[in-house]
Amino acid sequence: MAEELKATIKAILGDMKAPDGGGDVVSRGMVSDIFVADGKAFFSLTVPAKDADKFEPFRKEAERYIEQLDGITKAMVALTAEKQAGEPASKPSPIPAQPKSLTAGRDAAPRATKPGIPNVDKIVAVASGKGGVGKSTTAVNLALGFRDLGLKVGILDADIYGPSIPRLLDLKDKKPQSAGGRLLKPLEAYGIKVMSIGLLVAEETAMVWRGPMVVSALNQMMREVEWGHLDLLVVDMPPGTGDAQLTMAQQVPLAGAVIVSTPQDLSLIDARRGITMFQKVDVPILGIVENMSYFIAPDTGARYDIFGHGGAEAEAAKREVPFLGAMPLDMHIRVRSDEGVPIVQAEPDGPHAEIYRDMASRALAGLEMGETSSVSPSIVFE
Ligand SMILES: Nc1ncnc2c1ncn2[C@@H]1O[C@H](COP(=O)(O)OP(=O)(O)OP(=O)(O)O)[C@@H](O)[C@H]1O
Repeated sequence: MAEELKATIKAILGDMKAPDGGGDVVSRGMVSDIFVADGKAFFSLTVPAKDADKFEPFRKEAERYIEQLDGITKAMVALTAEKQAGEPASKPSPIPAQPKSLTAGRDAAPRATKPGIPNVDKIVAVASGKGGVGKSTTAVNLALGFRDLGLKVGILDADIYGPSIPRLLDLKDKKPQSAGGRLLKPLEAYGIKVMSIGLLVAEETAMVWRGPMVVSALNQMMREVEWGHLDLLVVDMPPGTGDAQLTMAQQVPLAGAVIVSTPQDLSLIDARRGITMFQKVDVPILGIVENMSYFIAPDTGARYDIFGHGGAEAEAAKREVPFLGAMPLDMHIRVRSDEGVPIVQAEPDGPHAEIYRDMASRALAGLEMGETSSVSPSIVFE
């Protein structure tokens, strides 16, 4: 059934007139693998960056046609723009009317070829070179830290290999509702808007996705969710530096990335790969977080550097990227996470919440929003 549908979709695309006047998109190899599951069809169209606008109506039309097929309830087609080899890096376009704090500096160039999300000022990835280092725990607590700094925050769980944000925010059994048309209402927890790939697609299904499919789904999730105005959208990335992660780093309009590592050598080697991956695609590294950095014995208060504390800080210095801070290994953090109330929410006056807020404000400084955030941060449009 899925194979037949894929063939039909290809035939439909092959018959559609390409808006740039070239041959059809199928024979030009612009269509990624088509993935059909649960009545949903996903794929991406890789188009030259300069023609992305021209292809937008084509994308929508393709979705409309595909959604009319028996056996398909929803089509998700994403445009991905690929820079040609030798093509100059996108020039920061003259955009004098743009808000200064949101477009100035490093991220202006890479974002120019990637359409942003309406109403979402900045997208920040939280990533790790390997799994299990506490990336999701860091992502939710940082998001709450940003909230405490006065920002309007959303979190998007893009960890296809193990979406854990719904569990961490006690939203496991909730389903996002339709907001009319194609739009979905995000869920909400502790004052932040939440969407997770795990709320939409069965985990086993997403596991087998390749990079372009993840990006298709992700782009769709970012754009077809009624986020409202957000200062920051935190994206919890899948761990690792493989195909899916690279494609995401390349194609999601990221303003910056936070890398989470433990102090162990092995984790640091992977963190290094993560830094290189983002740097290669011109996404600024906002900093490294050293998680499970040390352990304070609850009975004696003695400190133990179980994994050899300090590795991430040294690595940050070596790579000339900011160090955002060290989070101890602490039972409270895990217990609160398991309860669905992250530590920043559960113990706002405790030492961990303070460290997370401190990390959030350092990351914010890296985003060049610092000057508007010192008292009661709000994004100022000039
Ligand atoms: N600083 C910490 N102290 C104690 N436990 C922690 C800390 N950080 C994370 N944990 C615990 O470690 C486990 C893994 O954390 P988490 O799910 O955030 O990692 P991850 O890197 O996102 O993993 P995955 O790669 O599986 O998505 C969880 O049980 C979490 O509660």
